[in-house]
Amino acid sequence: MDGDRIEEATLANSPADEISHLALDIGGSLIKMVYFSTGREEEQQQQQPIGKTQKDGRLLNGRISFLKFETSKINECLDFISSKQLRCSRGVQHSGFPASDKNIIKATGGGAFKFADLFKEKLNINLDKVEEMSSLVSGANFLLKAVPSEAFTYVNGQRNYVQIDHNDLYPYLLVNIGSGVSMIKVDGDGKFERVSGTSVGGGTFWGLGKLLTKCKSFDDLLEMSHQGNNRVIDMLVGDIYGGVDYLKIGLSSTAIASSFGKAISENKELEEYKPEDVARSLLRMISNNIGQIAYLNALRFGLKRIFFGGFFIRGHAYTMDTISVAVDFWSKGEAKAMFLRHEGFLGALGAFMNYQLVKEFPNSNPLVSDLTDNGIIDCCVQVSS
Ligand SMILES: Nc1ncnc2c1ncn2[C@@H]1O[C@H](COP(=O)(O)OP(=O)(O)O)[C@@H](O)[C@H]1O
Ligand SMILES: CC(C)(COP(=O)(O)O)[C@@H](O)C(=O)NCCC(=O)O
Repeated sequence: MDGDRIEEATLANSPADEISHLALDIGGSLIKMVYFSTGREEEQQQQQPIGKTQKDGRLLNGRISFLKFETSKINECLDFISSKQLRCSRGVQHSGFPASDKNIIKATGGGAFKFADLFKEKLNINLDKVEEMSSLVSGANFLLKAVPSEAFTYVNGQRNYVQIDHNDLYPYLLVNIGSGVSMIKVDGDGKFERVSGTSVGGGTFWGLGKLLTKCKSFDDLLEMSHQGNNRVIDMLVGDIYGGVDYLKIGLSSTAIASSFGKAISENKELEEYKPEDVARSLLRMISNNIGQIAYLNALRFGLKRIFFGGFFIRGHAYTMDTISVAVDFWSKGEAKAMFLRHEGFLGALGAFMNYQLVKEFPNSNPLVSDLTDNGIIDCCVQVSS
């Protein structure tokens, strides 16, 4: 985590950067940050759109940076913002953004409430709260419409990018797997309803996994799960049915009949299992469960497309595979699980969109890689003259 932060901080501290607008999604586990920075004035003048007057403002080139911190280490986030303050206030004049934006940050997630006083006390910054579900939806809608190849399916270890027809995007189910899980039926821009949720989410995987395997980081837990074999601990249909399928109810002998079920019949202690196998069973149990609940909600509202976001996924092959298989299995191939390249930043991006700055991404494919960690994309924003 520290490594992520430092690497990005170095990039973001480039002297050419002038941060003007910053938005936060302060969740139960992670703080996601999105900020817009411009180059220096002379650099800007060399770039095409700057100074190009539009009817309602002018276009400004810049980049959007994505960064995350652990919520339990919020001081790192405060220090980062504090280190940007001077630059930020110079940038405000420089870029032509209204000076009144200087001490206000758009923020969403529970931490926008929980830490509002801390931001005021330590940084003299007011958090302008943006509702969490609405941020997730505007972040997802924006990405699905503005970023080519944002969404993809994951089948048999293969990513297939989905071209989204803007006129045929709605309705869809957005499943955000953060600490807990929210399921939102999205019918349009600003038109949505949170239809379900479950407390068995990313926090459960990380929390239980940490207790059971003693691993030190989330990435270690994921890596362990990658190495493990869930059949060691999960009770399979074949374990119960003497190695044969139970085809009458559509279950193959290799299907999981009972997650962690073998731990009872084998009467072993935790120490006798490999942590890798425990991590694998846990990941499979939680991903399966979320996939199934998501499918049931899609069925409830007749939705064919389910987009999964949230930092739990982390672009992890086995997680995406399990969720895809669960959706495919329960829907008998009717519904499709889709994933997003900016999976973890939906809320932060949605809060950022609330500034109503972003006009366009100038490149046809501005994303060179996934944003499961930190990163930067070029963009062009419109500011009032
Ligand atoms: N570096 C990390 N540290 C902690 N959790 C992580 C990390 N990377 C991914 N995760 C997973 O992401 C979940 C948090 O997802 P996120 O979308 O940020 O939700 P929240 O808004 O609740 O913080 C964690 O519960 C964990 O499962
Ligand atoms: C309360 C929350 C919206 C907070 O969002 P998060 O920080 O987990 O991303 C989320 O944890 C949630 O939807 N939990 C599930 C609660 C339930 O429906 O049972």
